[in-house]
Amino acid sequence: MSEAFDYDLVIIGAGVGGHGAALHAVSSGLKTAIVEAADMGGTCVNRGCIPSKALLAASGRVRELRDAHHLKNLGIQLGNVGFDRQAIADHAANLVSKIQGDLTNSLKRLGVDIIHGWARLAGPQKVSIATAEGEKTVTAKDIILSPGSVPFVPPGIELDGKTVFTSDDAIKLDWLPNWVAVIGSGYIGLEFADVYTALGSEVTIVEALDQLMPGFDPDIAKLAQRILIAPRDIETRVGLLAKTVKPGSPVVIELADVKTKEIVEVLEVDACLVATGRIPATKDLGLETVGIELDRRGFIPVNDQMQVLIDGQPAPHLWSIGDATGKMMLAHAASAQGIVAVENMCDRPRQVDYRSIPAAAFTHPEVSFVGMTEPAAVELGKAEGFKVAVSRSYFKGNSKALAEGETDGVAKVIYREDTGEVLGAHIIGLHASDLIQEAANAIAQRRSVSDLAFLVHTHPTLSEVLDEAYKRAVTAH
Ligand SMILES: Cc1cc2nc3c(=O)[nH]c(=O)nc-3n(C[C@H](O)[C@H](O)[C@H](O)COP(=O)(O)OP(=O)(O)OC[C@H]3O[C@@H](n4cnc5c(N)ncnc54)[C@H](O)[C@@H]3O)c2cc1C
Ligand SMILES: NC(=O)c1ccc[n+]([C@@H]2O[C@H](COP(=O)([O-])OP(=O)(O)OC[C@H]3O[C@@H](n4cnc5c(N)ncnc54)[C@H](O)[C@@H]3O)[C@@H](O)[C@H]2O)c1
Repeated sequence: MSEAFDYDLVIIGAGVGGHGAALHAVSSGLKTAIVEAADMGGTCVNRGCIPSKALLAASGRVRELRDAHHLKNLGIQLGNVGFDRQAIADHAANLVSKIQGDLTNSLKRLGVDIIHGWARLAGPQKVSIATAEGEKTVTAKDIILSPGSVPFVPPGIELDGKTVFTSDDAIKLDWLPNWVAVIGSGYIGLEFADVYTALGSEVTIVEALDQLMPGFDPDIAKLAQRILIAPRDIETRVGLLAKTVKPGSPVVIELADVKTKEIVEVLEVDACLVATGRIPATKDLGLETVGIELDRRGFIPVNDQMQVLIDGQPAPHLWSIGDATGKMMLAHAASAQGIVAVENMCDRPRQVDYRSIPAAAFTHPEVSFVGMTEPAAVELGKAEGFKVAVSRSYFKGNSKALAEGETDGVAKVIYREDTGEVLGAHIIGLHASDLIQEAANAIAQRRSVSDLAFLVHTHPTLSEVLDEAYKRAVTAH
């Protein structure tokens, strides 16, 4: 370590991004401190991935065990299936404290100094921290800003945390409204609509854009509507903006036409989950002390090496990772960015390959993807002069899916027609979140369908759905 500094590395924010960076820094021999103002583990562990997946696991079982038709086809009969809302909520809360404890201990065990308090940059290579014991200043050769994000609540929407709330409160599952409006059909909207309908609530999804799940490949979004929305107690309002939401009993929601801005409908519901995206937590970080200007949407500008950009140029020894950079608001992306930042500060050049980072919505069944959507690939093909081809294979032709009686779903592989290079893969169906990893690894290595079609997959497994898509791509040409 350089004698001139207190630490080799100080990380601001102990979310999944900061944690991933800290572990990698220690394994690279760096003396490291991490500063956390609130809960160790940040959004993912306390209010995000972990509790939401616990709720989805429990509610998913309820859905499955109440599906008498499906069970009958497997030869199973069950009586009444009940559940205890509070016990499901406790399952999520207990998991949060276990994983928060494990994460904190992993840092302590490795000798990372954990400092509790609010950190601000205090000039180059200097951080001041407001702790319970007073202001503390530390110096570091390198600094990573990993402050994460918070829910975005559009103007006109009033929260009370009880009847109108964001995911921060929804994960507590304090009560089960009979009728809940979900504003936004992104990941959070979809996952909570899955939880609520499984536990017996009626849901109305309001989406401002002109299709549901606008972030997903259009084919997959269309199929998701057939599988995840149409057969359930879900109504949809698409192309309508939730202009005002007033808490109370009932919650009153004014829906406006996106184009004319006229109020076209008023909903009166028991509760409203606001799932309209997240914004970076970049206020009061002392960014001005080193001259960082946030981008138009408030994110910290970075390059693919995760260096902070000041006037378009990389600032020495200053890095940023995670949701605050606005690249991909996913836990594993934050952690991957942290590892890349540490590699670069140790003079081992590396950059983040966003095209190979997969994503999944943990609905029942799951939706996952990696790389480009078909429209994005076609756009790139036009710019770079290649044709795009698509291959699909269906869960209904897969022996394992048939054995499970879970045959809804498709895998879609998007590739370059000339070289066969896989550009994107999209899956909806049983265990899609696990299945996508194979395609992610293939994209990371820029592999071609003609090569992937020769890999041997275990029979009978769901992994054969992707295998079949690769084989169909090869026989199509
Ligand atoms: C409901 C929900 C479900 C999700 N599910 C998934 C999922 O299944 N899979 C997935 O990949 N992603 C999921 N995400 C997204 C994931 O949670 C985020 O991408 C991830 O948490 C980002 O990590 P981060 O380290 O950038 O920031 P965060 O986790 O937000 O952590 C930042 C930390 O920095 C601290 N901090 C901020 N400013 C300061 C300061 N000045 N001084 C000290 N500390 C500070 C904050 O208190 C916070 O603890 C979900 C998100 C939500 C809301
Ligand atoms: N499984 C996962 O990986 C997972 C799960 C949950 C959250 N997350 C992360 O958290 C982030 C936030 O999730 P999210 O679902 O809130 O955001 P999102 O950006 O995925 O979706 C928000 C949706 O709300 C719509 N919207 C915005 N304002 C509206 C209004 N006034 N009326 C109607 N519709 C409106 C938008 O058009 C958009 O479709 C995501 O970026 C995601 O990366 C990931």
